[in-house]
Amino acid sequence: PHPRSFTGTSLTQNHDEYQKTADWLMSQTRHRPQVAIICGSGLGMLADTLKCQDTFAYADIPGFPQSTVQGHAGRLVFGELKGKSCVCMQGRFHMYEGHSLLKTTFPVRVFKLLGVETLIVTNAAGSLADGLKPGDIMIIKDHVNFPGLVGLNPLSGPNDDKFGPRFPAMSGCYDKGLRCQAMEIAKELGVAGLMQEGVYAMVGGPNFESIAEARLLHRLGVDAVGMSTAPEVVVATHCGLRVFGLSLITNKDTDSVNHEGVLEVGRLRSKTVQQLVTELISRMEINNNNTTNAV
Ligand SMILES: O=P(O)(O)O[C@@H]1C[C@H](O)[C@@H](CO)O1
Ligand SMILES: Nc1nc2[nH]cnc2c(=O)[nH]1
Repeated sequence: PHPRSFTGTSLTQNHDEYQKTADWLMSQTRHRPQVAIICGSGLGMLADTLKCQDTFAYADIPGFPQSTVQGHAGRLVFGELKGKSCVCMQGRFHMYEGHSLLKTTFPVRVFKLLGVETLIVTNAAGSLADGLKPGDIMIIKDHVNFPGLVGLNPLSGPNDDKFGPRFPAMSGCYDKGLRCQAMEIAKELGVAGLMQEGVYAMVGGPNFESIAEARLLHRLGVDAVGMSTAPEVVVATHCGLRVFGLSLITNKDTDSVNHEGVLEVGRLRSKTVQQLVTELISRMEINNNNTTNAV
């Protein structure tokens, strides 16, 4: 399809295509992940903490889209973190790259088929709130899915009942228990001063906001704005995954923002984000018994 036709095409994806990718991955790794992590811009180092890694380039995974954005390596990393089996996306897919929304969220349904129970999403975002400055970390308590509000939704098209209902609720889609646990961890790590909860809004990108757009979003109650995450969370919630989300604030409004600066703040805060996520995974309750299979 024409790369610009992503809004109107690919409204269906056969269930077998997700299953084929999941089956292929299960044939290539002995890990059976319980937790999946999607790394935002400049936050790919989260994968480095995984032990006993099995790594796959997206290009080698049947059915996987390709990453095209600098700072998104394009690798899927399986491994163990504090006794939990995890899979980490070093690089995500964005609507502005020309992927259909079904493609941007394809890995989430594959994770579900792998047995994942909890999805952790991270992103880089611009602050619109007075109290949030570059380097701060926002626990996402809710989102505004601007593309979704006008019908650009990965759940558009025939519903796949095997994954979830036609009309899923999105209230409470960012798990309250995990949000509280993360704040407790931040206190223990001595980084509570960097952290607060807020509302993330996804816009289409790839341009950053004009001054008037940033002002509008602020008035609408948005604390941080970015170009991803919401479709992944919609699809995850649809198929029953528990979700936790973090935004690393990389810039304030649109003040001289650029992608290099975004990646730079990611590097600066990588250690803190890594510690928070590692500790959260270490403490989280997991109901399923997915684990790494001894070979
Ligand atoms: O993947 P995320 O949402 O972290 O990426 C943000 C939004 C754009 O892709 C990019 C802009 O610098 O960072
Ligand atoms: N839309 C948007 N995405 C971002 N990603 C990092 N910073 C920003 C921002 O200011 N706006």
